[in-house]
Amino acid sequence: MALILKNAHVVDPSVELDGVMDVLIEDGKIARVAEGIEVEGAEVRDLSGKYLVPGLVDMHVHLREPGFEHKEDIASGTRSAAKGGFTGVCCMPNTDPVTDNGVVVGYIVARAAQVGKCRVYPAGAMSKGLKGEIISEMGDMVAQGAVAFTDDGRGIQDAGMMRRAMDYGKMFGRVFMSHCQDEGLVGAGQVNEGVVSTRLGLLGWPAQGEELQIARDIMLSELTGCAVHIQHISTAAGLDMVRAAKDKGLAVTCEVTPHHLFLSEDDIDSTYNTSLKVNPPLRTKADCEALIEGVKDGSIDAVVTDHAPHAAWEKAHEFEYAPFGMTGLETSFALINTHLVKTGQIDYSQMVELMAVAPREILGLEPVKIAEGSVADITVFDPDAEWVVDEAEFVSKSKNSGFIGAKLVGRATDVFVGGVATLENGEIVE
Ligand SMILES: NC(=O)N[C@@H](CC(=O)O)C(=O)O
Ligand SMILES: [Zn+2]
Ligand SMILES: [Zn+2]
Repeated sequence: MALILKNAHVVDPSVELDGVMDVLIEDGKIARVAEGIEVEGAEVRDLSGKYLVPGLVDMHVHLREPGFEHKEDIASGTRSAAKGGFTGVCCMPNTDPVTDNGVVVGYIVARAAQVGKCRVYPAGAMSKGLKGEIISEMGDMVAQGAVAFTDDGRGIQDAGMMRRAMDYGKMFGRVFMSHCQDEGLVGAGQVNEGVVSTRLGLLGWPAQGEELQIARDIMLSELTGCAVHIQHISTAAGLDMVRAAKDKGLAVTCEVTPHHLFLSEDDIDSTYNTSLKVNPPLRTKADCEALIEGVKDGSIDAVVTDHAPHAAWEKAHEFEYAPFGMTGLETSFALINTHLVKTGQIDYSQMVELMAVAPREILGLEPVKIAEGSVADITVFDPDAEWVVDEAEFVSKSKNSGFIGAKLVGRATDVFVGGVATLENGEIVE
């Protein structure tokens, strides 16, 4: 059936759209974008005052299935994504069993098709068991639908092994996403190494522990010709290395999380809130400012959440023993809207680049455009909705957000995946 989305402010930089317009959806695709569309018998939804953009994609999410369903599963994680305004997520392979072969990738794809509230693009491990020793079954995983390779949660420690994985894997034309952490240097580091680690008496996780591998992987991208994407970048100097790589014309991209943009080590105080324990750690205010500059000038390609759910009982430990990670799917858009768009630092075109266009490009997915013929993956949001982050409202199974209590502006109201509504007036469509 035909559906007309009326009077929304449509923003899509990939087709230079920025104005109030109607969008006609037929058979899961966008059939027309114009003013004043009328079609006999079509369902009409008035979206006056809302924005309509290409469906947001979060290219760094932990859905935890198979293996850690007490933290999250494909059903709950994709519902959390829909609630946050996403039409697709790329899920990380640190599952149990590890997503390092075609059978596990095939399981995730099949399960997502059954219970998913958004598209799920699995990332396969680079190494078997995330051990950094033996190359995973990359071709097998690509055949089953893997869109990228990463050992996220860890990084391959040996440069020669990383080089071989890239040399082998590049024939599949998929991006290598790198979690940059030199384990020798980082050791049991808990928080950014500096004043705060000293004051709180916690082991330091130095910036250089990340930057060493950013430098290494940029060099390996140059050596092998393999595309590299730096995950959850957190330091000013690391970002400068990515800038230099881009200036050189290398196939290097990077992503940042809202928590590395808007929270710093200073937020970890004597309450030792374990939700603020993340990998890489929250850095200095100066790093946050440098990362925001990177978002503004385009040297950071994508905003991701690194949605890393953990059960309350797992986080309810001494800081040292709590696992790393915070959730993010349900606050990401609103945080970017509140802190970057509403403050005039970026506009909605840039936001769409960061949260919809670039993630698809980096993962080699079919582009989504608000234009005739495109698949109708669409996010609609109210740019002015005011709300307070309340853990009781989270759809995710886990509540380990670092933003509980934050006053935010902007919320997804409607989401369509292939023309089918997954979120309507802010409620998940069952
Ligand atoms: N980011 C985190 O703090 N944790 C992630 C792992 C990861 O993204 O490296 C997790 O799987 O919990
Ligand atoms: Zn990681
Ligand atoms: Zn991660």
